[in-house]
Amino acid sequence: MEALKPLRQDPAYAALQAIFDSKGKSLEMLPLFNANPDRFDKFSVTIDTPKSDDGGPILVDFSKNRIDDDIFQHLLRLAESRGVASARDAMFSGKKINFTEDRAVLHVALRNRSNTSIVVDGEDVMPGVNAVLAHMKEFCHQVISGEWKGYTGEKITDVVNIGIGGSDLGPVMVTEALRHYQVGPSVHFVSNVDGTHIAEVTKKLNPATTLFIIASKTFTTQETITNATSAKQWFLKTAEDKSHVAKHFVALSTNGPKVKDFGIDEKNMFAFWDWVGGRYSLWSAIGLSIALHVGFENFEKLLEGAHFMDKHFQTAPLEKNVPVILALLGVWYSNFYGAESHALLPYDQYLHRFAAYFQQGDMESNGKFVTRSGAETDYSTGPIVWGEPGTNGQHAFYQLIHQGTRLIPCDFIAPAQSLNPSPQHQILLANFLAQPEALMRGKNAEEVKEDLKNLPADKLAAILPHKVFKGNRPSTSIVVKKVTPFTLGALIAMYEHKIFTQGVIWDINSFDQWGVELGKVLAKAIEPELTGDKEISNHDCSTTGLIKFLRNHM
Ligand SMILES: O=P(O)(O)OC[C@H]1O[C@](O)(CO)[C@@H](O)[C@@H]1O
Repeated sequence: MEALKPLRQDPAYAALQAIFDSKGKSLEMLPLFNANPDRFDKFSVTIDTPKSDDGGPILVDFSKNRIDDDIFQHLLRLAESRGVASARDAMFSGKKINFTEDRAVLHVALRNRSNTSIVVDGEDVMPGVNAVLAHMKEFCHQVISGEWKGYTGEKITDVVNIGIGGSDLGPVMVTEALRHYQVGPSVHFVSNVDGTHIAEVTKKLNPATTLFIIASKTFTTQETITNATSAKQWFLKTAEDKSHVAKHFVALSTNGPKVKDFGIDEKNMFAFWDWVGGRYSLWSAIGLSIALHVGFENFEKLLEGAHFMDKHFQTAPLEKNVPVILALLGVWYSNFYGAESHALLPYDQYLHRFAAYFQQGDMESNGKFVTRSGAETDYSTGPIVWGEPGTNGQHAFYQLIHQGTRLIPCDFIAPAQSLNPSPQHQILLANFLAQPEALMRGKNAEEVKEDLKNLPADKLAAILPHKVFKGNRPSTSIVVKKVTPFTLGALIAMYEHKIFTQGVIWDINSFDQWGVELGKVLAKAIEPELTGDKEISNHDCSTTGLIKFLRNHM
């Protein structure tokens, strides 16, 4: 990837700063809408998906953002100036852009349905990708058909995925999102190194009909290995004979030797590679729980949807390129308006883990304070990502979005058609439309006065300021026809590439995660100190006080 000027010295950034100072900070959206009835046409993109999928077109309406034509053009210039296109090409061609770990970043190869060769270290990765997919396909067929039998000869009815972070969040989010498409066993997830998690999950299960998937890229993650060991003990308490483990435990990992040490037969291991980042791994063997739940064909459709979005990202001109547009809007709010967070608000119950998934996707990728050259940034990078499905969020935190003191750009996401048609859907969609409109329009004092015209003057004066909505709060609305595996794949890839684009603009490495290491190391040191009465001397007095309290009360 090319060396970049420090962001603030980039002329395209400096030009945006000047525009922000002169008009951006006081730009009001409502007059822009009033002045231009074509604003929706100008600032929206419809992506037509292939007819072979019934997921239909994807509409991204970004007209309710604090931009005009001039600002939009300058934002696009920033993307050009930061070399987004060449960085993107470097990623897709297998360059080792994750330089702190000396790794290529090739989750796009996992869903490369065109099967064009992608070379890393002189080797085409596609034959390996296809071989693992074939292994997954065969295994899914065996389990779903009942050909794969547990140690008592019974069919597998339940799958438990034991993993954490990227080895958990993607499979959880997607199996929830595609629950409607279930054809295989029920899937459960154990991630937390809190014994309660595995205890509550296994409580309802029969060892004879349960398959455990141990999902860990490194196969050294403390939480996962501890939970996997407990799962094996739970299983053997009933199954007794260790040879039965082979029928009930499979591994998803890049670390063959560790998988073997754990006692899982290598033929029951589904491989992936160091060029698959944990938080980008649901497309790899890590997606096995998804494929078992919804069938391998639906898993392939998920990959196809993501590949479709990859092509869009690679070929659409910047001004129509949805991941690039979303990224630029985020930069506009983070770096110029000082927005600290970004809300993801799906109006679809199936997408209830979507924001949780992208908390890791975005925050582990772009929560960085040094540039690629190691200099400290003098600008904000990754936003705090959060959200809950609508309309639950409306009754929880929307008050703050509407009338709080912070600027919170929001993405509203909804399907035109529900997978469970009901009278509720029209109400849900009405809310999906009303919230962005309310955020943008607000309600001024004159309008409030009109509403309250029958109140006595003193009462009106007391209540009026509380009923004013300042409006001008930005949002982007994303509509899919319905949530199919294909459209879900496309939506996920869209956000992945948004995150990538922002990382390029901020000149950070979006693909390492050193920030999670320090806490892990300290936890290893503290764990033995929690028992016994050895003097504790190597911590601050707060940590020492806490350890002592816990020692007395554990
Ligand atoms: O798959 P593994 O190696 O168990 O790692 C789990 C997770 O831990 C992290 O390394 C840190 O949270 C993530 O990036 C990763 O998804």
